[in-house]
Amino acid sequence: MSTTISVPPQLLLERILTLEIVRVTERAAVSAARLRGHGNEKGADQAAVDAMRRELNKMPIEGTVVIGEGERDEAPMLFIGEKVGAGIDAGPKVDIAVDPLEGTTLCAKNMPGSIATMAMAEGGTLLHAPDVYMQKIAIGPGYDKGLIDIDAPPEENIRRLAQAKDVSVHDITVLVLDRPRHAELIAKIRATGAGVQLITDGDVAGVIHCADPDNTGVDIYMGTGGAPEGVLAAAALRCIGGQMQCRLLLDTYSKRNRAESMGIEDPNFVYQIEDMVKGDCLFAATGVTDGSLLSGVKFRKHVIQTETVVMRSVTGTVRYIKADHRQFEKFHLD
Ligand SMILES: O=P(O)(O)OC[C@H]1O[C@](O)(COP(=O)(O)O)[C@@H](O)[C@@H]1O
Repeated sequence: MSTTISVPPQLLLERILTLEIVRVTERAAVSAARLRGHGNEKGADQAAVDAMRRELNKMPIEGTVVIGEGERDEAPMLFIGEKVGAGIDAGPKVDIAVDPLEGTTLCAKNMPGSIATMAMAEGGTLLHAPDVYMQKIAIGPGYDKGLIDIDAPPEENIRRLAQAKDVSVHDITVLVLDRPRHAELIAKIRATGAGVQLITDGDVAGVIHCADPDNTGVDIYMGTGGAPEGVLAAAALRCIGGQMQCRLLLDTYSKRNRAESMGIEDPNFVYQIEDMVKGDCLFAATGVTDGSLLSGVKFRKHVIQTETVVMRSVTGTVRYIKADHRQFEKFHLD
């Protein structure tokens, strides 16, 4: 899979940062994994946040968190606007999107699919979005631009996708978050004859699954999830290819006000990937619990094992990094 998006040279990130962000998600994943199955969502999230913040603050960057967590669910945060990195003049000005523990419930219950994830882009190029809900639709690479339309009925998007793939609608699988708010959407999808794959949490990985339907069996993502997760998923698709359209759900005056203060003028704007991630970007995710995208952290005798996927948009390179961490006491101490 590759991307054809061209980026002006001034918006290119130094490629050495690719490995640096792997360290960040690895540390967050290991810290959260120590609390897998403890039923303590906030504790696991806090552990991931603290580890991620520590690692980010070692990086040679002048970073601003533009996608953080906490406004919506009061989880411990790397808050929107927080400055991270080794400091002023330490390196390039970058925008950072984080979800230190994506799938807090999955981790607390030790269920498949929780990850530690982040994206980085040149300063001013990532969408500054409030922590509200976002309507999303996504497919993988290789289709004509505009094939999907967030405003078209689900039946229409499924029909168009089936036609483009030259398969029956019965062969299409739609990934949807299992939520009461999606009952009507799910009924409409099933009425077409297409299949629905439900996930209990974790729609960053959910959207990424659309990029590789031959291996994941997922053709399209539909539904409403978190806006931070939407921007992170857009960063991943910017690297691996695909199409995504999103709309923030700004259904109250205070949400619209908050969005406006972040520079969002049109509350109904439909964001394409390039509107959410304008320049070169890096994306990384490390498995916390085992999942279909990544293996979870393994605590072995004298070694901690992690698996991370890291992507760079300007080259479209996708690396899977399996790491053995031998000085594991460092995960506690630094
Ligand atoms: O659980 P809600 O409120 O429906 O929100 C959906 C969002 O929650 C998640 O499933 C998990 O998010 P958390 O890790 O913050 O719990 C996301 O992947 C998704 O975008």
